[in-house]
Amino acid sequence: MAIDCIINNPPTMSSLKEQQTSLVFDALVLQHETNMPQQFIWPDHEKPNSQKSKELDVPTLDLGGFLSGHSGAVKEASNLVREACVNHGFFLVVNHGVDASLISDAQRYMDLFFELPLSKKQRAQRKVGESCGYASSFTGRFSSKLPWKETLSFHFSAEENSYNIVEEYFKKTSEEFVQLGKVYQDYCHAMSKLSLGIMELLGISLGVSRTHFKEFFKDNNSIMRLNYYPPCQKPDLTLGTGPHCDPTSLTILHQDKVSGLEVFVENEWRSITPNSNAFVVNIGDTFMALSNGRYKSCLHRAVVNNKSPRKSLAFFLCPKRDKVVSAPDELVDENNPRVYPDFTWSTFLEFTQKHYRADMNTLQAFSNWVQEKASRT
Ligand SMILES: C=C1C[C@]23C[C@H]1CC[C@H]2[C@]1(C)CCC[C@@](C)(C(=O)O)[C@H]1[C@@H]3C(=O)O
Ligand SMILES: O=C(O)CCC(=O)C(=O)O
Ligand SMILES: [Fe+2]
Repeated sequence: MAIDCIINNPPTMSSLKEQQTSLVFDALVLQHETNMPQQFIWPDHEKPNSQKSKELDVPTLDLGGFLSGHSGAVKEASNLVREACVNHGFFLVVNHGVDASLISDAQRYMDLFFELPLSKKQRAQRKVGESCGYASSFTGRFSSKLPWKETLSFHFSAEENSYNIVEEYFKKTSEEFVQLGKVYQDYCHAMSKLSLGIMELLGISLGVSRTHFKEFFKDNNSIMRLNYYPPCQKPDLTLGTGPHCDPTSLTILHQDKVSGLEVFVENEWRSITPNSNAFVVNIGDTFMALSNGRYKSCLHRAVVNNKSPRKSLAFFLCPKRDKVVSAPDELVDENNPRVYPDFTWSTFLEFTQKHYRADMNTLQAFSNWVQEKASRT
């Protein structure tokens, strides 16, 4: 897999500047374009195959059953997540307790924001090296393999939980969007609460205490990402989100009615069918490190289509910035030595934003980078 590693060939300011001026991804225009700009065309070995991917039968966790505390339900839930996380790191969560109208508002309000004129969206423009704000296909950040999507990302702090953090990204766009900030603040609060319930179960399934990971993430400083994939006239030439493993700890994703999420399992791309009553949950690199490599952070991507826009709400659970990520001692012994160096999420996040384009090798590349830096000091 080619690695857009800015370390080796750091872009000169003029090339970045040039990119920022020469190519702007205006979805309202490009979605009708049959002549695909070269930068959006992915290499043959990464292009989506034209025939529809086979569906993946994803284990489904009934979270309400687990939270009821009934011992049979707890054991069943623990076995289900352990098997899923050892295999491909993906499972569905139903009976999750998140208000259905909050989810539909969060989905619906994405249209309100992304259907704005580009000039308005760019008032919340994400700056190179930062992980929040509006981005249209990351022109100015990447020079090739541009994703066919627009994104709006913002930080959520479980400790502060004051919605003006989220609101600032919307208020920049327009005063009328203050209400959107409230909806996404409430949505992130619900995701944070759901994450902690899942962390209890992951702790049990790994044989550490029920509270270990829940405590570690209770003051999480997470990332909320709104993904908007416009229709594409040549969907087999590009990707909405390229093949990657999430560098974060846990991802809680809500697909709308349009399919597109695919996971690389047993050497083939398998699709996850949208289910509006379920969240798709996957282990990220940081939790793979916390599990000392027992649970897998797996390769996945998003494909686009030529008929309708696709939206996904992705909540990326992240520990507070400077907490040390280190597997608990219960998961380390002579047969299971520590697999990864200790690190902080803030260092790993900066690595993905400034030095390395997250892909299938992100955690290994980061570990090498950390060890190489340590050997120089
Ligand atoms: C920490 C993060 C970086 C990305 C957003 C979160 C978790 C997933 C990462 C990402 C989606 C992986 C694929 C490449 C990426 C550039 C993207 O397509 O958005 C990644 C995100 C990012 O760097 O903004
Ligand atoms: O949009 C999707 O279904 C997947 C997006 C994704 O993997 C991500 O944003 O990390
Ligand atoms: Fe992802």
